[in-house]
Amino acid sequence: MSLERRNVKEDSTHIEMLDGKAAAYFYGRLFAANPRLRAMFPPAMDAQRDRLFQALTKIVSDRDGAPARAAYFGQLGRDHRKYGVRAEHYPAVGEALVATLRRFSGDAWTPEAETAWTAAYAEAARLMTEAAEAAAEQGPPWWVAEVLDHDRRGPDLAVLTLRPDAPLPFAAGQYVTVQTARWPRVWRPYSVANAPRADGTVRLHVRALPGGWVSGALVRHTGPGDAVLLGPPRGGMRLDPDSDRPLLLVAGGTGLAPLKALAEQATMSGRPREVHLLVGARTEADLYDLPELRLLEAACPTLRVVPVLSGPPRTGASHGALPEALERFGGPDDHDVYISGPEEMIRTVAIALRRLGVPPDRVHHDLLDTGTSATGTPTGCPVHETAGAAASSRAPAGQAVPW
Ligand SMILES: NC(=O)C1=CN([C@@H]2O[C@H](COP(=O)(O)OP(=O)(O)OC[C@H]3O[C@@H](n4cnc5c(N)ncnc54)[C@H](O)[C@@H]3O)[C@@H](O)[C@H]2O)C=CC1
Repeated sequence: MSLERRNVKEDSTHIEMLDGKAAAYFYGRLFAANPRLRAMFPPAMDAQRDRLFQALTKIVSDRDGAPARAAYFGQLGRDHRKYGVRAEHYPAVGEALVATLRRFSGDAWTPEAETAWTAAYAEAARLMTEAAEAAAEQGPPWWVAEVLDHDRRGPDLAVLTLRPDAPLPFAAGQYVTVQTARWPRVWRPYSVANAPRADGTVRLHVRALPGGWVSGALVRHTGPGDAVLLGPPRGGMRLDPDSDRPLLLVAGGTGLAPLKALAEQATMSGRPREVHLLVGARTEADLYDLPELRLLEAACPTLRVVPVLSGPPRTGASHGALPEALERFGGPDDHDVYISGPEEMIRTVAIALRRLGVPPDRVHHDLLDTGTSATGTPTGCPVHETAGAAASSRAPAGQAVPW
């Protein structure tokens, strides 16, 4: 480890112990010196502190070396395009950052530390700027999409069909971020619930969360003819094109969205794969997409859809928790497995799969984007592009709001 990086790492230990005062100071100073930057941020700044410190941690992280930092800050730079961030904004942020560290590091702040932090920030800013410039040559920072259909499937759940104003290239299993007119500058990730279609439309499964700004707006205050913004597709929870193993897809709630896209792709391709889709829900009423899944099943001889109810039993549905249903499924060890749903469910299902002898490299889920493995241990992988999807309530590392 270089002297410079050791210096920033020692300081970061100090930073982690600070409360929200440092973040408040950072943003106060940034906006006081550069009032126009305030317009890039959402009205409420509550979530900013965690994201700022997450990014700071990545600046000092040496565990995975330069390639991991390049991947993280490259993705961050690409994501920041949709906020209107440009190269000339970076020095202002760097100045506010160093001023904050100087103010809050006490005696630990030395001229060497300042040099080290300045160099580390410059590296991060360069990686972000270069990645943003490269991405600008490939596509727009966002797409405007018209809502074609808004299908309310429950008091807090809607399936939206959107038509982007220009082709939106994505792979089954990926997610997009969404902004609504009601909440300017607030982006939330949702998985695309279909494989790419000839008409270019995308579907989203949205559950309105208590206090959820974007999810509430999409479920309750959006209708046909409205427009939303979509950020560039992201995430690596895709099918392995070289694998012809059968697929086991384990979905909980609206975590169904990316797995339905994978099921469509796997069964509709020229070389259809055998697919078992376990759909976990509490009650029959929560099986919000079952009629469509049955239609898909009828059209695809290699697809089998198995509802698994954790609440009251129902005819034609398996009963119990998803890990128990896996035990009954029998022999998933020769499958490629994809899991999507609440974080705790992903963890318990991943543990059950390990018990059943499924090799970990055949198990794909979306927790790696948040830097946590399914068994709760840190993965050390800041932006893991081989297993990424999105959740209505969780934003993958460092990509929801600027800085
Ligand atoms: N909307 C989207 O595009 C996507 C959403 N997600 C995530 O999927 C989740 C869906 O939430 P809800 O629809 O409210 O689902 P939910 O909380 O109602 O759970 C649905 C089902 O998942 C299973 N489950 C839940 N917790 C479990 C646990 N601890 N152990 C075992 N099984 C469990 C049960 O079968 C339950 O009936 C959210 O966390 C969301 O962030 C993930 C990917 C995409």
